[in-house]
Amino acid sequence: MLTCISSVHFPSMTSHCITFSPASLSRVSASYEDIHWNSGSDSHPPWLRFHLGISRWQLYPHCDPNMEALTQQLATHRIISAGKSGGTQLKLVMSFSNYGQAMVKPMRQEREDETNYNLYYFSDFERHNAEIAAFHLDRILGYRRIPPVVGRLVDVVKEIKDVTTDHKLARTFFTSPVGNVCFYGQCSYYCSTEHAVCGRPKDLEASVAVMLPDLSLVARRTWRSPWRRSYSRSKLAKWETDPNYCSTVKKTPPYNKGTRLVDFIDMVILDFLMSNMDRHHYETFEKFGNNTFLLHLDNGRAFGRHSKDEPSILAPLEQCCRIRRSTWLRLRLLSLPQYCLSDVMRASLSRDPLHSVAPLLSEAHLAALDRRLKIVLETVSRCQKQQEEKGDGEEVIFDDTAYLKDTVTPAG
Ligand SMILES: Nc1ncnc2c1ncn2[C@@H]1O[C@H](COP(=O)(O)OP(=O)(O)OP(=O)(O)O)[C@@H](O)[C@H]1O
Ligand SMILES: [Mn+2]
Repeated sequence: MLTCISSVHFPSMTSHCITFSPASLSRVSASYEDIHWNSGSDSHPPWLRFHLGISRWQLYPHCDPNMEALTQQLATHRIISAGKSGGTQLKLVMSFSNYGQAMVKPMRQEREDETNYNLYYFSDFERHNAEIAAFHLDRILGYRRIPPVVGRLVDVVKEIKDVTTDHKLARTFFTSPVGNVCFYGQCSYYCSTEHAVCGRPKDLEASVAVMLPDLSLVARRTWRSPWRRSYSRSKLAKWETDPNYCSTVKKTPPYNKGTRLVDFIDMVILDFLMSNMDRHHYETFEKFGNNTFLLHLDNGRAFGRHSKDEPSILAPLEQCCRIRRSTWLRLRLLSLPQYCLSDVMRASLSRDPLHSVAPLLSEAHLAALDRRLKIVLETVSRCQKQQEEKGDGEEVIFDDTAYLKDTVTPAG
């Protein structure tokens, strides 16, 4: 029986933490007045402070003093241009007058629509609310590996059509029979008149994600997921048929050293909770080498179904039987009635600007989070029992204390 107290009040999610400037910086500022060339500098726009605050361990610190300003910018700042971006489905890159940029995904389906059962995971639509909810969930899990995302009502005429420099995009605008302004853009999936996205009559809900530093400045490495699905209607992937698949992965670099395997399992847990089957790749920042966190980009296909769980997403946890201690402790905390995951998510999501239009996740999706969290914890218990019986000395709970120490920063 799941017991959540839905009236629990949580401390402000964006409450600022007391931060300390290192002594060396104070000495520098004695000769250069008040200029601090770090992520905390008030002279920098929020997006630049976000870029400067990215570390080897996380995208932004716990209790980030910049988060309020950053999300405020994404939600309200004037959009001065909009253009096509990469990827297979419709999305736009928008620019702000302070040189900041954002990745924008438009609303494609109603919040309560469940993904059609006859659609394969690789043909599913991307959902703007999934991108927003994924950011909140990733933060609540204590990962901080998804770039901040907010919801926004975009005026498709003033903020896209009138400012776009992309003529091909501009040519796809039209007015629907009921007078709504629509467009379909250019991409390989669902970019046609039949799949146009439409304003009401001009307002369109969208997710707005802060852009990571440009690839020419901060290169990223893309890694193929060892548990990638086949992306075929008929073929199975190796991990789906080989119960010993993980023993090979455990011996294969970079999964054979450091925290890479448990970092991957962290991502798997996030994906199982939000039912995202579309994690074919993940990325890391190249300059940090192999010893760094994994970016959880592209969450648009999460939260498609609340009535059914997808156990195959948990296969890596099931097959490898390993989880980092800090994640396991966090999950146990979030399963307690006082810190119930669905309650924390509801409270967190209610701070998003689009919450006033409609809750970002329906109650059915929130309830699914609690149900799935229980399944993750049960899987870990089963693993522990199996290991005890085997007695081969392999630990299910990975002691990450040594690595955690590295993540403690003055601002975090
Ligand atoms: N916030 C961001 N800042 C910078 N780049 C991003 C951001 N989010 C995503 N990207 C990049 O843009 C690419 C395309 O985005 P995304 O994966 O969401 O689109 P997609 O249409 O689902 O693509 P695909 O079909 O390849 O999965 C990503 O692979 C990633 O490298
Ligand atoms: Mn994708």
